[in-house]
Amino acid sequence: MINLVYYLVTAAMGSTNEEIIKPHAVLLQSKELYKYILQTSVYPREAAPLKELREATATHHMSFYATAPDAGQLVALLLKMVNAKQTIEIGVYTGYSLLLAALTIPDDGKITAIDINRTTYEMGLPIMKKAGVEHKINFIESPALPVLDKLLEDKEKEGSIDFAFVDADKGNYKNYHERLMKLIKIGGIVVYDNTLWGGTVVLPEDDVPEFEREGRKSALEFNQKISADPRVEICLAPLGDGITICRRIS
Ligand SMILES: C[S@@+](CC[C@H](N)C(=O)[O-])C[C@H]1O[C@@H](n2cnc3c(N)ncnc32)[C@H](O)[C@@H]1O
Ligand SMILES: O=c1cc(-c2ccc(O)cc2)oc2c(O)c(O)ccc12
Repeated sequence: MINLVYYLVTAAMGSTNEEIIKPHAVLLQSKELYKYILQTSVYPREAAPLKELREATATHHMSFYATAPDAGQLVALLLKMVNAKQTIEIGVYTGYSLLLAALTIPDDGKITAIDINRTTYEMGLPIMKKAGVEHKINFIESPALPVLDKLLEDKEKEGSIDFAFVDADKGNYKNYHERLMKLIKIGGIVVYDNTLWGGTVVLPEDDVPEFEREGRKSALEFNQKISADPRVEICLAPLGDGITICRRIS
């Protein structure tokens, strides 16, 4: 609801896309500081197709879903640092993080992209086609868990994935993590989005609006689980809505 209110207010104010600061993307001291980061180091380096997709998504009623561009920039850096070729994307929406990965991995790289909603993926698809990266994308319209389980039926898939980005139903992050710990190779990276859930993880439950409580509970449980998991090295980076970077070490 807060996101719907934010959408209606910014739409009514006639804000341009670059002025919009999403509630879930403001964990910093001030909106000005966030704006400064976007304007000095993120937007000037954002690839043209990504900017086009971000702007095309801005008028959609769920535009707050799109991965924050500053978090996206770090994800692209990580993809490059591990030379990611085989990747998984859980939660596509219109495809900001998907296109980012598709633009970053090499031409013979592959992304298994999973979402229950093909319609929103198809909003971004013409931009992905125009960018010449569609051949790297295998979009699967399905809940993600059975797709991961199916991949794991093939023993050869174990340890075959270099990188995964998870940005779907928050209550399933723990289940995705268990599957991904088998699919990702040792040294590979998994990034989870929204792990600070708009900063609500540090608020007493009573101070959190009802509609934000489930997401907050999922984030709290997931953050504890991942912190205690010896199979990964982790970093919870306060970018966007909080992204947890995990490197599989065993
Ligand atoms: C926050 S959006 C993803 C945003 C995307 N990463 C981007 O950069 O635009 C979450 C997506 O997860 C999808 N989703 C929700 N539950 C899912 C599930 N069980 N399996 C796969 N996708 C799911 C929704 O349809 C939605 O498109
Ligand atoms: O406000 C949201 C909600 C979600 C969300 C909720 C339930 C699902 O099954 C999937 C996604 O995701 C969000 C998100 O990823 C984000 O960056 C901001 C807000 C929300």
